[in-house]
Amino acid sequence: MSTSAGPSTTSSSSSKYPTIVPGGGLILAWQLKGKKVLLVGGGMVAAGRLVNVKDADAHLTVISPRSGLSGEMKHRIDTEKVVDVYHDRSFGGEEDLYDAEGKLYDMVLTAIDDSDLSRSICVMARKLRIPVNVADVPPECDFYFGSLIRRGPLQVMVSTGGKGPKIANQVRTLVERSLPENVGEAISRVGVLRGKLRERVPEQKESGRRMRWMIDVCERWSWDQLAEMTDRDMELILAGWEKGKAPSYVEVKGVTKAYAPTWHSLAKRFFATCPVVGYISPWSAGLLGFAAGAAASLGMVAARRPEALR
Ligand SMILES: C[C@@]1(CC(=O)O)c2cc3[nH]c(cc4nc(cc5[nH]c(cc(n2)[C@H]1CCC(=O)O)[C@@](C)(CC(=O)O)[C@@H]5CCC(=O)O)C(CC(=O)O)=C4CCC(=O)O)c(CCC(=O)O)c3CC(=O)O
Ligand SMILES: NC(=O)C1=CN([C@@H]2O[C@H](COP(=O)(O)OP(=O)(O)OC[C@H]3O[C@@H](n4cnc5c(N)ncnc54)[C@H](O)[C@@H]3O)[C@@H](O)[C@H]2O)C=CC1
Repeated sequence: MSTSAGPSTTSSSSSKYPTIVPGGGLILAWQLKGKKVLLVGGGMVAAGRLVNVKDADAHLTVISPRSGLSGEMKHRIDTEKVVDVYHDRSFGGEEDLYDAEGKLYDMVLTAIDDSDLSRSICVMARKLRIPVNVADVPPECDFYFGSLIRRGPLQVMVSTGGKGPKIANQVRTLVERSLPENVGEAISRVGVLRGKLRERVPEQKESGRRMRWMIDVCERWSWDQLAEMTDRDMELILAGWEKGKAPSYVEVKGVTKAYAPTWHSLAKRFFATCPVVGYISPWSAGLLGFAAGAAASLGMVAARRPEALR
């Protein structure tokens, strides 16, 4: 029986479900903590890879002759000491895909200016079933890097599946400009609240209720408000759990405090720019306009004053 989805099979039931669009990559947040990554190369591209994997808490081994290290790589190795194992030499062959304990690396990255060697490292890694990325060579990549935004626990990755890396960079910049400054802090505070909720209500059978309650909190509190949520506020919010209620910001803080301007809200009003086109904030524009108008009026008054009074 054929299951192909042609136009004639588009029924009301199929429109209920997301359309499958083949040809993309699987975008994941790969947990590298406690995993071992091998990076071959020490130029500028290698330095970018280093940041990506160390941001993910990986255990990192670098193989690259010192003579070829970029300034950033030297800094990471010698000053910051974030490279766990550094070999000052060229790649030596398949044995380099095993760590000092004889275990295979969990991931291999190459960023070298030698395409034949890159190709052979890719072949070795694939034979040993280690996921590999050869910078800039799509057929030798089991996964691609993307253009990234990092705000505390928030990570956004833009991928174009290798079609337009510069466009990935441009889309990332656009998204970055539209993100409020405090979104990372809001997420961090929500993370603390979720932890406290799990301590208070650890039972698996409460999972559904826990999730609905957290959804309510996130919908009732703005990101600004979540970013300012103190530990004491959290206790007051959690006190609503037994009543099946997620108290709002006003209920927790009291009306006066809720409407008093916060440092965040004032800074946003005066210094923020329109994220899309980059105009200055309407508040600052208004103030500037008012100041310009006042200055002009003063000038006119001064101009009209009789000579004797000047
Ligand atoms: C497939 C992939 C494999 C991989 O490397 O993982 C790959 C492949 C190739 N890149 C090439 C070129 C450029 N790459 C960049 C920039 C980035 N490239 C990145 C990723 C990827 N690049 C993966 C796909 C990502 C995707 O599309 O979603 C980013 C996102 C992440 C990162 O590398 O960290 C980073 C931006 C980071 C940021 O800004 O945030 C620029 C722009 C610039 O340098 O300013 C140019 C010049 C402009 C241009 O060529 O378009 C070439 C041609 C080489 C040639 O012509 O010789 C190839 C090979 C080919 O296309 O065949
Ligand atoms: N995906 C991306 O965003 C980009 C990727 N690339 C590609 O990435 C690769 C590296 O680029 P860069 O860092 O600019 O190169 P680079 O020329 O600055 O650095 C090459 C590095 O590889 C090391 N190396 C060379 N042979 C080695 C060996 N046998 N064993 C160990 N280390 C060795 C050198 O010591 C040096 O540190 C190039 O192939 C380039 O085409 C370049 C630009 C952007």
